[in-house]
Amino acid sequence: MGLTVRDRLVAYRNLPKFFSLVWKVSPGLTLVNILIRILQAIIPLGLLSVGKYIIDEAIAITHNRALPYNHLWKLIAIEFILILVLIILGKVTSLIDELLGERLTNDTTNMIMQHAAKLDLVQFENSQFYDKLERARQQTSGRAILLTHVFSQVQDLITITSYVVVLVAFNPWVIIILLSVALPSLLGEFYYNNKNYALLRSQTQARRELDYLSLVASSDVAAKEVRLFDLSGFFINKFKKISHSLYDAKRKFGVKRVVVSSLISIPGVVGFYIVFFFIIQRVLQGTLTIGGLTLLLGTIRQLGGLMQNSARRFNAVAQGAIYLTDFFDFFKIMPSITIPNNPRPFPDPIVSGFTFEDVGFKYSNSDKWANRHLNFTLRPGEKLALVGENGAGKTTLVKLLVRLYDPTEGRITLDGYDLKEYNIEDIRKQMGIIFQDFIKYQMPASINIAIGDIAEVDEEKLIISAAKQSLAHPIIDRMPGKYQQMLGSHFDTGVELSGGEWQKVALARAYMRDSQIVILDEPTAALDARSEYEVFKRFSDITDKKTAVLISHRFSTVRMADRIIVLDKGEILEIGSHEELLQRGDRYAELFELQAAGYK
Ligand SMILES: Nc1ncnc2c1ncn2[C@@H]1O[C@H](COP(=O)(O)OP(=O)(O)OP(=O)(O)O)[C@@H](O)[C@H]1O
Repeated sequence: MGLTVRDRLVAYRNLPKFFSLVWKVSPGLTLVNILIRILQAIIPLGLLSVGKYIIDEAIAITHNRALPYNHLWKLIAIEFILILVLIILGKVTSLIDELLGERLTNDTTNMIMQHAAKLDLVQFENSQFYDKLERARQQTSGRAILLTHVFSQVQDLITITSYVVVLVAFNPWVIIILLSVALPSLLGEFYYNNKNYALLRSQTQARRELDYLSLVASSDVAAKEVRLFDLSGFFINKFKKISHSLYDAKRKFGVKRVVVSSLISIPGVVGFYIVFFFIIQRVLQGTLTIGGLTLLLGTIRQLGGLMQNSARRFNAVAQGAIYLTDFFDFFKIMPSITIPNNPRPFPDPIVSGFTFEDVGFKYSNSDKWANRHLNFTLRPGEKLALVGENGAGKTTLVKLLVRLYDPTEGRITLDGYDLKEYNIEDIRKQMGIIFQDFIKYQMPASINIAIGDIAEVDEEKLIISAAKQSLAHPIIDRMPGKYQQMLGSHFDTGVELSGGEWQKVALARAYMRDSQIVILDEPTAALDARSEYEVFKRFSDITDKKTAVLISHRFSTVRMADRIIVLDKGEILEIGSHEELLQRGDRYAELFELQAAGYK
């Protein structure tokens, strides 16, 4: 799909906003850039004019040897200075463009990070939102290039105007003829740039596939499987097939473009010679000097080049500006989970607990209820375990509890008041939570633990104590860099941990803050049986007074909980203590027996 004229104009409407963004990034650099560009825009006409006088003066001297040379030397000196200034200004503008571009990139990336942090998980699960975020993020370098394009375009338009003024002053017909003969070539430029853009856009998906193939074939992510399953030939062939078809499309388009644009440039050349003939006649009649001739010819030649460049850039600016729509739209997205104006103070201690009142939840991208008809109370100090098959809704329930989502129906109360009446930051401060898909930060061990309460990142004692509680301490203590040891394999000095070792490190995060509630969503799946037993033994000792929610598939762990909720297809099937549920002889008992039988 190409850009219509309308699309282009709409994209151009983003430019004032873009410009005010650039201005905010650095008023000083922007102003200097504009001033220098204006100078650079008018110097070329100055140079052509000085050239005219130099030639006229030199010819006058050849006709009359008695004339002094002073004037000629002065003109040559002026030209020398102008050229030097132009060269220096060109270098200064590249530097300013680069500096401003880098600051723009940094500031906009910062803005995106800050805004993204304010938004809810709900938004991240919406594919349109995600695409917008991705494009806004990926276009950072594009915005720096756009900056240079816009400034250069304005500069060239000023130069073009100065040339047009000179030609109109000589004879308005010159400009009328030149513009009409140049039109096919300019329109051709527009047309083919547009087509080129459409071609590139239509290849985006395929190019992404190429990136993906080269990633899986040559990165560490899939190295193990690629070798064991001997996949490299398969990936390389797939890569070749796609890349060849992209190359073919590009070659066909490129050849056609060269042929057609060569043909349509003929009228421009013819027009130039018509004008040339007209100007020469004036010289022969003696109404135009040789200097005047070179000024006019120089102006016309440069004008042609400038107009071609501007036409090309017009499209490039439109293409860059169209991505700004994604960028600005991204900042219009507002979080749906909001903080009330006068939030209730978080109870300390919690008195009656969290109550789910017929709570149901559907993910925005799904018609299925992930949780439905949840009715129960999580009492203060209680250890509650959630069990159920994959996809039963355990993690979703926990996400509702910490207000990563709001219920689609029903409500959750804390000490009798809707969770929405509390400050979301207070709620999260009171929760030590580790999810099954915790992040392995490619950072030092101490930071990996301090993630649980990043304000305490410099509190080494606290970090070590958290590590001791989660059994991570012996692992970290063995490493050469101890708590400053870089973890993961992305950086040179990094040490990779086993799955279970990572879990112990991540688990320490839950112990970093003195929260009233601790939530462990299958944080022990990669631990060996002894470690899991020890982790939970310690966990229940340490969290004696704390409220805890635990998700696990291991019944040896689950049975330690005060109460167990068995979830099935998002709904509560059973609720009770281990003994009660065993006595009922229903699903829990069945699953427990099944697992116990496996160990017999
Ligand atoms: N981000 C999401 N978008 C859409 N649907 C989701 C999303 N996350 C989970 N679901 C769906 O919601 C249902 C409940 O998922 P949930 O992750 O709560 O299950 P779970 O009991 O924790 O499973 P597991 O034991 O596999 O971790 C599943 O059917 C799942 O497909």
